[in-house]
Amino acid sequence: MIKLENLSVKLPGFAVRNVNLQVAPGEFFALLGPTGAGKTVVLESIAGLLHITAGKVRVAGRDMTRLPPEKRRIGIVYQDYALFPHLTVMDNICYGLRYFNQDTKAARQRIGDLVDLLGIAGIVHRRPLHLSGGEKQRVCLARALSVNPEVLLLDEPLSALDPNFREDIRRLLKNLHGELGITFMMVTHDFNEALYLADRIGVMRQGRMEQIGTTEDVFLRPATPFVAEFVGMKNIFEVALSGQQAVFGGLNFPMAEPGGDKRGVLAIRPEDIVLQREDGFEGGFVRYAGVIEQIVPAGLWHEVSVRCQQALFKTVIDRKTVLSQGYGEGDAVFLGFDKDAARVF
Ligand SMILES: Nc1ncnc2c1ncn2[C@@H]1O[C@H](COP(=O)(O)OP(=O)(O)OP(=O)(O)O)[C@@H](O)[C@H]1O
Repeated sequence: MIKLENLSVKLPGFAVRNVNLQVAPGEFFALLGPTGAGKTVVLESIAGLLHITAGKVRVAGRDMTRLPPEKRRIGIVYQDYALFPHLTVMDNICYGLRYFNQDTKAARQRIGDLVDLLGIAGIVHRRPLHLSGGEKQRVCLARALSVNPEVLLLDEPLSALDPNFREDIRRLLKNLHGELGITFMMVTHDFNEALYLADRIGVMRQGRMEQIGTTEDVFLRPATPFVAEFVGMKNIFEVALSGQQAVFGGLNFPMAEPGGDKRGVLAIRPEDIVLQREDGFEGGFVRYAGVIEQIVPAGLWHEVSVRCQQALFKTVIDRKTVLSQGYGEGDAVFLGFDKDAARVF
């Protein structure tokens, strides 16, 4: 449905380079990456709001690269609402109809349905000023969907909302996507949001696409150390590969296949690490002896740092286990993890 072919956009001081991406009809695709990676630039290029320097944007097989925004049938929703304060909610929602040349009876009927679907029938005569963040975002969704778009682009639609509304709108987005069956593409910083909503994910870094895959793929099998760190693999060690061993900080990690003689990176997620008083790990587990260096309580979980030789591992252990085991700083422990949970790049 959305196809980007070598998309390049040059801006003063920043460039998006050679982005290739295909989003299937009806798919929910999330674009992730740190601040300034170029996610919004990609979204605005698809919407026709930025000039594309090279490459192509196709939507539903049609070349949109040089089409003005109003000819693209693409809706866009921003985090900061951008509603007109002097217009009523209904006039805000209908504003796009004129812009897109779609002010027809059928469109007004569709908007009636949307207003019901989004649960905002009670506020259509109000002005945006005193609406809650959640209500404003519902109005923005109605406005973007009023023109019956083929694609809905969402630029961090949840990030300005307080946590209660965020949950609400997150669920609403999931239902809307299921109900409308159109293609959604959403920019977010938040991996959990993407895990909940998206079928597939693209991770951007410095204007380039670093990895595209299913949410599970990116989460469990990050392709680069950057993505590994981004998706929360907080244990990232530089390793020297020697035959089937990855050597780091005085420890050996046995690899499934020889890695050749070079340097690499080993990454493992804190929640994949288990602590025990005794070395009772099953086969297939890699285990190291270590000493607890720090315990930081964090609600139901404690962040426990364990030094094994020169390597410092970050783990998260549930509070109950920490208490029942009586773990304290300075305690000798064994740390283990399933070999398959670690990634070596
Ligand atoms: N219209 C523009 N003109 C010039 N520079 C721009 C324009 N839009 C974005 N940029 C620059 O492009 C870079 C990438 O911005 P972009 O907003 O795409 O990042 P992002 O990945 O969406 O980040 P964030 O998560 O903070 O929103 C930034 O350095 C930004 O200042």
